[in-house]
Amino acid sequence: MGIFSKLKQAFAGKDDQDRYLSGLDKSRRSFSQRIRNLALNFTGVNEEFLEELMIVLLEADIGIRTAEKIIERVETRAMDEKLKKFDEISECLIEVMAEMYEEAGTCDDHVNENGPTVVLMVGVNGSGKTTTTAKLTKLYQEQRKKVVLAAADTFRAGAVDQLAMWADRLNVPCIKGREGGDPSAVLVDACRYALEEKADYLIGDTAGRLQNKANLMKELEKMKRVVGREIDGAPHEVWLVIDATTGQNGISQAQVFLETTAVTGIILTKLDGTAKGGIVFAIRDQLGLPVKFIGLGEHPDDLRPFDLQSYLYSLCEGMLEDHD
Ligand SMILES: Nc1nc2c(ncn2[C@@H]2O[C@H](COP(=O)(O)OP(=O)(O)OP(=O)(O)O)[C@@H](O)[C@H]2O)c(=O)[nH]1
Repeated sequence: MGIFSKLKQAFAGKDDQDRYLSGLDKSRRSFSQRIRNLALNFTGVNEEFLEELMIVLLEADIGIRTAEKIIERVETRAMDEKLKKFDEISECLIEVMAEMYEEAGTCDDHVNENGPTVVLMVGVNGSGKTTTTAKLTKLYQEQRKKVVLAAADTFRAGAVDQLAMWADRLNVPCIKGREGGDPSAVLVDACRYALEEKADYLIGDTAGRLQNKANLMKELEKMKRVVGREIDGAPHEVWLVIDATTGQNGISQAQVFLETTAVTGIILTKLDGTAKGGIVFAIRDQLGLPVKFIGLGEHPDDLRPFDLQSYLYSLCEGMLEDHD
């Protein structure tokens, strides 16, 4: 059975089919269509074809480094296995993309078995941190977990109110400080509250100032230090939120965070708002971190755990037209 059929079969058994398909609609239309257009002038895996394929990969924001590796492998495999038909090359392309993502390794969740799991949300302003914190809360609530929120973005006017409003809607407690106050103090209060209430998760929404790397580092380090003092092993997760629509620029900004603090996973938001869904590969390769969750829309339940098979199927479905 070819990889298309395998993906289709696996996808049929997944829970989030509609969300994945609609969230990746723009990317699918663009990527699959462009790949299929390559069939029009296809005469074999030659220099011209590989150049055109490279352009399609770059247009999908896969990133130059990853795109070059993909091209190299597709070329080698096509030669070794004497692939001649366009469909065979398409299958080979998907196979290589899947392998490249998987080879980068997986990363286990870090769950605190002895008390609240502390998650810090970091990332630049506007990347979707606050909304994602709310969506994550909803996801954990669906798993019957008890969540406490900490509005540790005391820097941006309105951020505390924004999170508090979500907390109200979702009916979870939200520990707040005053605007301009010390975010670490908010986190300490929140840790104590979460322990007292025997919460399963404490999610801290932090500020995303990037103007000064040294300050950002100092602030993040302080936050990590104080939560570690309150709860063993905290923070258990530090998730970096990246806006998919910002492309390579978003990845460069993300790199600044990686240089300042130990991040354990990526949350990629607004994937529904871009046709360049290949950014998942660039992130995996350039940042060396797994994508944990993806944002596929503005509704509270549009944050889904990242699943490679669902993602690949939803990105490439148009290429399968002639397959069952
Ligand atoms: N379409 C879409 N919109 C999203 C997604 N995630 C977040 N947004 C929107 O992005 C905008 C910014 O989100 P916020 O959560 O306010 O961003 P933020 O990072 O908290 O911003 P700061 O508080 O300034 O750091 C909001 O309008 C959200 O509704 C997503 O997955 N898809």
